Amino acid sequence: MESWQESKPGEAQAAQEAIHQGRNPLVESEFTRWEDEVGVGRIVNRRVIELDPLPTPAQVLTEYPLDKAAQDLVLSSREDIRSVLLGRDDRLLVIVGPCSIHDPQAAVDYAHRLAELNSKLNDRLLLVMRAYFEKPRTTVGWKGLINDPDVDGSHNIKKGLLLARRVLLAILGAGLPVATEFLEPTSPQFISDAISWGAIGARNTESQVHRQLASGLSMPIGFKNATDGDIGVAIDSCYTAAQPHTFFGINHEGRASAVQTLGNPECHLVLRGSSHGPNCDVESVRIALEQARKKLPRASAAARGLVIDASHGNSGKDEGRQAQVIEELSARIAAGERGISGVMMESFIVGGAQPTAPLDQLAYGQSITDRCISWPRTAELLSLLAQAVEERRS
Ligand SMILES: O=C[C@H](O)[C@H](O)COP(=O)(O)O
Ligand SMILES: C=C(OP(=O)(O)O)C(=O)O
Repeated sequence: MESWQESKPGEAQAAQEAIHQGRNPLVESEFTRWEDEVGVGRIVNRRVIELDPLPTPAQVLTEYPLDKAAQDLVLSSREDIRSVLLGRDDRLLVIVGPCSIHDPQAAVDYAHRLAELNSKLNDRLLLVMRAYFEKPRTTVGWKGLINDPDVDGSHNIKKGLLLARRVLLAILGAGLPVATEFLEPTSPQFISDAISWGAIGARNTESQVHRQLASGLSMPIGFKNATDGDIGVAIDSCYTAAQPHTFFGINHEGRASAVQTLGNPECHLVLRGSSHGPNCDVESVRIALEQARKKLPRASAAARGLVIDASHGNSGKDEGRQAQVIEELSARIAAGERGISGVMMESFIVGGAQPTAPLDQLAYGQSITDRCISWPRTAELLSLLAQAVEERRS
């Protein structure tokens, strides 16, 4: 067994308990001894409980590698998404799946249902499964499968990384490309080989760190409008991420590295509504594209079209309203509206959501973050979107 595979359960909890009892857990920890050796123990990491080394990206990718078929699927689907965004493929990009993955078995079950439907709809829809392993929170809350795979605050990130890869391999094995949100700046080294479309979320869209990251990612990236509805920051992101950058990152051996990137010309907007209400109406789409065209090359993905997220601020996180948004978008697409390259839906096996709880107390196939559309309703809505594309063609 590799040293990174040994877990030290409970260390962080023991440290938390020590703090509550008025003791300083740093005194006994390994890194404090190192810091004392170099004479800085009194002044650095005074609020860090533990630095527990993770496996390197190379170790994780070696443990769960993509086989040739999976690699081919990632490559061809990235190219297909690019073609849809550039208007060379008249299908509709549909990013659909749970708000977050907490139960690998339910996620793979969902993937098989979606894959079956995909075989009937893939001449009109380019289906990409949402597999979100990292959740950005408004304040605090469960941060996703990678951060806390046991959903109990034990934060076993090593386990989370390996589990996330197993889920990714299974979804690709079912024949579906995968979409995810990139949140932690170093985590893409562990999973991005399996990803065909990436998002930078509303809470990070103005972050230089995430724009730099997007500039080096190998797939199209959607920047969401900010939570207050600002579209300008997301357009700035598309512009910034298209440029080359040099920044702090890690290499495949996990070593801190100066990362130099080429720039990513495949970034585009995702309209997700805001705390002030939806922004998926005809006029909002027109204005967003007009603004993008002022700042970005006319031929770029971001100037040609955008993705509409039917969830979040566009539905007030209500799955019934989310379904209505998809119905409205279908009607507009069928009527020939241009500029909508794709849509995003939050959907799981069971509709709605349940409060976060230990895994053995959760209902199967239901979200523990945002409310999702049920599988049967999702299947109906996907058929409606496919029909809309057919009508748009004719
Ligand atoms: O998509 C998920 C949530 O909307 C996002 O993570 C924010 O969630 P929160 O406001 O419940 O923290
Ligand atoms: C967090 C998400 O979205 P947003 O960034 O739009 O809130 C999400 O899609 O899971």
